[in-house]
Amino acid sequence: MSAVRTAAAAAAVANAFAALRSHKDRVEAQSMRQMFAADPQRFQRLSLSADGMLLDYSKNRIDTAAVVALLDLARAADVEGRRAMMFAGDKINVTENRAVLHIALRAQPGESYKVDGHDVVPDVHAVLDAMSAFSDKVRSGAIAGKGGKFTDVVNIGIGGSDLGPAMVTRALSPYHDGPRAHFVSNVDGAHIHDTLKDLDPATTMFLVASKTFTTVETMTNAGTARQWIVEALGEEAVGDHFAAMSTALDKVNAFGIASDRTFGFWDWVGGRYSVWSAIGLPVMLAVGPENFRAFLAGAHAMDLHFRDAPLDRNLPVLLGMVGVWNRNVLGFPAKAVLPYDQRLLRFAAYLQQQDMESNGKRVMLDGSPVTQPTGPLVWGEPGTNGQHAFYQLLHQGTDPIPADFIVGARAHEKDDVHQHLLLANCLAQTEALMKGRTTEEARAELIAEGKPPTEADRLAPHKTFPGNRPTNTILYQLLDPFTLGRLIALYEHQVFVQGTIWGIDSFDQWGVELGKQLAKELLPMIEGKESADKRDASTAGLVAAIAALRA
Ligand SMILES: O=P(O)(O)OC[C@H]1O[C@](O)(CO)[C@@H](O)[C@@H]1O
Repeated sequence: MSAVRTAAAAAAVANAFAALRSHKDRVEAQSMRQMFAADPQRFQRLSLSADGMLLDYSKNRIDTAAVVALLDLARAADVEGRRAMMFAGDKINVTENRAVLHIALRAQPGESYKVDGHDVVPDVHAVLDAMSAFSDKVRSGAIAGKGGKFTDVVNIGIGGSDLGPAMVTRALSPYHDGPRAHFVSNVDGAHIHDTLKDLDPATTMFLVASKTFTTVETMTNAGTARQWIVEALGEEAVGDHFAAMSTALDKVNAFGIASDRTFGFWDWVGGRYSVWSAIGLPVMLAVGPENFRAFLAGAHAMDLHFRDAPLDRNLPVLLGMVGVWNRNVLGFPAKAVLPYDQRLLRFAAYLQQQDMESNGKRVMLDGSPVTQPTGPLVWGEPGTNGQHAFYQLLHQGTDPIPADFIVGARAHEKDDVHQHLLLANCLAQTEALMKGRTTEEARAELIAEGKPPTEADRLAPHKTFPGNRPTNTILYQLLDPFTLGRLIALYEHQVFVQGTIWGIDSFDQWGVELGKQLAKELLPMIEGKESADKRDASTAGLVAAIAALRA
């Protein structure tokens, strides 16, 4: 089967899109408020629970007939066939000629995933076992620094080599009983300097995380860290105080990190899909191998659900297709991700790379321009903080922004006061976004508060909420390692589903290259070693202004 769409397949997708669009006017003729009033079974019809994770998509401008048309589109775009290709290790990342097998990273012993005929699962488990042994020794102090047991671990990486482990480590803080974890990503020297300021080199371990081991931010920060160790403890301490995670083992070796401190992975793991690989080592050091394996098991459970559940009972498929409806039929260009969980503070940042680096594409697999708008702008912040910042725009701004609300029924903390309030706020927001408040209702409330009718008339438009604003709610019991694994894998697969509908390569990232190339050219100009005269007038003017300000 070819990864690239044939003319017949493209026509089938175009027809399915046309059929889908025919539902728009009917659906839009009613508000969600009216739809809920007309159908007491709406929640049952438009929500889905699988293994304790509930997706409520009933608060979308959608109905069952539109969902059927969405699933027809999923079939026309061959989501099932492409899913099978991914699971079979086919090279569906066509521009890099690579398989896409992050699912193999969470495979259980005895399962088999093949790349070019080679079963990669034993390789995955060999690295996982080596990571576990290393983590156990670091956590117990059997592997120690010059000053004894490691108290702090600093992960140096960027993009997928930072966002995943940083987000997961924070999300799993109730399970954190290992050394303190720090994450340095930005090439801005402030990041590493502020991080190292309070650390003791004698008890600090650095993990250099880079798939390619060439990324300039990471290599620069690793060099600074190396110098910090050498200055404090001498050159011979480097071996004890560094470990690395990479696919480029030769480059790690050249940096001076021994092979028994190097944890490898493979080119079929995309950077933004790598938290399950050796890149997850800082997570494992923090929460221990057992919890890390529970995290993998959660993702694996979602993989099996995605692979086996029929499309209409499939969480990633439904989440993805509702997103397609909002993006391509209703035309919303953005999507907010709003976890009602403070420990998911970095979840939106993580998803930004996950979704936007994957589906921020403008050509299809064969290089022709896309026929539909692709990935939305993804952004967000935990509730309830966001409520006191940008929700004003969500409720009364001119552009509706679909949002995913994510919440656990239970908290790790014993005190229910906070969790009850958190849950009430989460539900209140989705209800308010759906129902809104009419001008008549606003006016009646003002009168009931004792405002004179003229004052009520004046204020009512400001207190009117249009409502009819789409949200999904994702509900689970508790954010434990298993559930977090499921949640992340849910989003990975929804990105896959949408990328399949749009016919794009969700697994390359050429869009980040041009800036990298130009930065390399501009560096000698910033350093004053080359003239910037040949650049465009703005860039040349800025280089000159920087030089003047630095003089
Ligand atoms: O792990 P590496 O090779 O240092 O790359 C870091 C990040 O850079 C990118 O290639 C984008 O610049 C991401 O896809 C990747 O996660």
